[in-house]
This record gives sequence, C-alpha cells and structure tokens, in this order.
Amino acid sequence: MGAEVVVEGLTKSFGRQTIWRDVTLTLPPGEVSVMLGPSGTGKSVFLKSMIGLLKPDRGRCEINGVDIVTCSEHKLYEIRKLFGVLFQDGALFGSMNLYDNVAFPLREHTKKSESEIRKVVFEKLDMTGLNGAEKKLPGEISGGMRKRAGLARALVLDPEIILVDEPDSGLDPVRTSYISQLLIDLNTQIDATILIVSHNINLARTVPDNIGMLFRRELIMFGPREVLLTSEEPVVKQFLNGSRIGPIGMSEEKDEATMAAEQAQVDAGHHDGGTDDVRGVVPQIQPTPGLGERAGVRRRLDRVMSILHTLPPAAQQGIRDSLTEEDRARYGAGAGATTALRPSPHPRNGDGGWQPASGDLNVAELPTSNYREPRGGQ
Ligand SMILES: Nc1ncnc2c1ncn2[C@@H]1O[C@H](COP(=O)(O)OP(=O)(O)OP(=O)(O)O)[C@@H](O)[C@H]1O
Repeated sequence: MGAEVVVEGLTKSFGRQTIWRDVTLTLPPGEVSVMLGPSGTGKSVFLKSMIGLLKPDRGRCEINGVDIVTCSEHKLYEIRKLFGVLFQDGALFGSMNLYDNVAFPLREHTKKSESEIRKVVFEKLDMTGLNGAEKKLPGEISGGMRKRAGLARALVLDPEIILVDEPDSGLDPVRTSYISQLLIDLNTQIDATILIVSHNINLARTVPDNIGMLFRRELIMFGPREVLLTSEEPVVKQFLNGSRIGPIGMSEEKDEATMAAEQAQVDAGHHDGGTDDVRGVVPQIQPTPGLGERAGVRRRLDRVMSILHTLPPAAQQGIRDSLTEEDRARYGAGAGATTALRPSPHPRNGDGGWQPASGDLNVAELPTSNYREPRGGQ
C-alpha cells in the first residue's frame, strides 16, 4: 500500500509573492487525488514542494514519519526514493531511446544487473502500453506516448507515491481518457498513493477519489470527490463547468463590477463559455476488466462512511447513491438517511466545520475528515 502524506500549514513564497499559505490536507494511502486550480495558482509549486525540490517557508509535509521540510539532505534523498514523478513534458532524455530512458533510474539508483533491469523495463513498458516502442527516441513518438514513457520511468523504482503534473497537457480528449484509464489501472496494480495536478474537468470528475482546489493563495477545499462535485461554492462550480460566470477571471481574480457585467450578459442570453451545467456525482472510472478491484476503493469507502455525517448533505447523498446492496449491508444504519447538518459555529481544521443538526453526535469524537470548508464560507 502507498504511503500517507500529511501536509499541515504549508506556506510557500518567492520573495514577496506568496504562492499559497496554510495548506493542510492528507493524501490517504493508496487513493488517487487531484489538485485543481486556475493557471498560476501554484499547483506545480505544490508538487515540487512535496518532493523537496522547492523549500516551503513553513509548515510540515510528513511521509512515513519524516517531515521533508525540516529533515536532513540524507533523509530527503531516502524519502525521494518513495516517489515516482511524471513531469508535464515527460522530462525524457532526447538522445536516449525509450528503453534507456526507462532504465535510467535503475542504473543510477540500484545495483541491479542488466538482465534484471531488462525485466523491470519491459514490465513497465508493458504496463504503459509501450511494448515494441523501446527503440524509439522521444522525438519520434507522439505526446501521449511520451507521457506514457514518462510514467513507465516513474514506475521503475516501485514508488509508493506518484505525482503527476498535468497528464492531459497537449493531449486530445481521447488520449486524455486513455491516460485517465491508465492512471486508474496503475493504481489498481500497485496501490500507490497518487496526486495528479490538472485543470482538465473530465479527468477531475472521473478519475480521483479526492479532489482539492487552490485559489487565491489558499487551498479552498479538499475532500472526497462527492464533496466538490456537489459543491455550491461559486469558484468550485465555475471551475468544474468551465464557465466565465464566477469569481475566476482572465487574470486570476475578478472584481465585483466585472462579475455583475458578465452575469448581465448571460442573463440577456449570451453564452457563458461553459459546457452544459453538469451537476452531481458522475461515475468514477473503474479498473480495466480483468485487473481486479482497487484496494484503495474499499479503504476509501470505509473512511468516507466513517465521516459521512460530517459531510454536506448533497455529498452524503452522492455517496449513498453509489453504494451497492453489499455496501449497504456492510455499513448498516450508516448507509441510511442523510444526516441534516449545519455549519459548526467553531469550525476546526479537519472536522470540516460541520456538525449534525440533531446534536446527538459528539463532534469531538468524530473521526478526522479530510474535507475542509472554504474559509469564511457557509
Ligand atoms: N522557481 C520559481 N521562482 C519564482 N517564481 C516561481 C518559481 N516557480 C514558480 N513560480 C511562480 O509561482 C506561481 C505558480 O506557478 P505554478 O507553475 O506552480 O502554477 P500552476 O498552478 O502549476 O500553473 P499552470 O496551471 O499554468 O501550470 C507563478 O506565478 C510562477 O511564476
């Protein structure tokens, strides 16, 4: 099973420019999470901070009990071996064929013989659908193949955590669907913790178990997919529908007057730039038939069902609707009616700021939820 990543109060600036502050979230082991956010909100900076390529100003990022913000260079080197990273462009060496590119980390970081390396390389090329392409140079293959080759290389050291920066960039929608399926299949096969940075709406709706969103230098939400997919938070709704109507503007922020003018145009019949208003929880991509089940799905369901009553009602409903008969039997009363919630007067980090309206549950005893309410929201 993949490693858990616990991020707490992480803040990063370049000089006087704060990129994001006080980011707190937990990537549950073996689950797939997506970080969304408009361009320039610091998603790539977040990934780089997680592997210690950039140093946050303050906060913690703990993996297997080691805080990579404050640990020694030696420890950081050790922890980095747990990561597989797919950078936006695949970051392949242009002069090496795919075989040598994928073999590179094994030759650099292990003492494996060439015949052992060959076995691993072909296994990973097979997993990423690149068998037969091993002699090609990166310049001779398509963008989608380069992504898959980058992924094959990210897998050779058997990572516990895989970071993927915009797997869809430069790909058409069909190739993006293939890479989405591949990420789910890889998670099924190796049960690694995966964090994907993207602004692709389809990928965000169908791939992850959890979704987070960065906006205006804050992590405005992070939680089970059902929470963001049913959220009424304007910035989340706007982003997930790709609409011009909402707080996100051409440059990151939009003033009230612009928002009102754009709303008036749309009210008068002008197109808002988005696709149809998709609402609710669309089905998640399943592993390719024959690969078996994702272990992370069962763990996530256990986790989400234990915090169900802390989530907003629409998310609770979305989760309940996805339960099978077997799930209902397993979770018993917990799978029953939606608990009415009201915002907590004292939102605490971790409990999502929600508590049951009935007051018959002790909030202090609730399991920690990964869901975070937007600041000052609700
Ligand atoms: N090494 C650096 N030094 C100074 N500023 C940087 C550095 N790296 C990133 N930035 C700045 O941090 C901000 C966030 O960049 P980042 O690439 O993380 O955004 P992003 O959300 O990934 O954007 P996109 O979706 O367009 O890829 C940008 O303003 C960028 O200029």
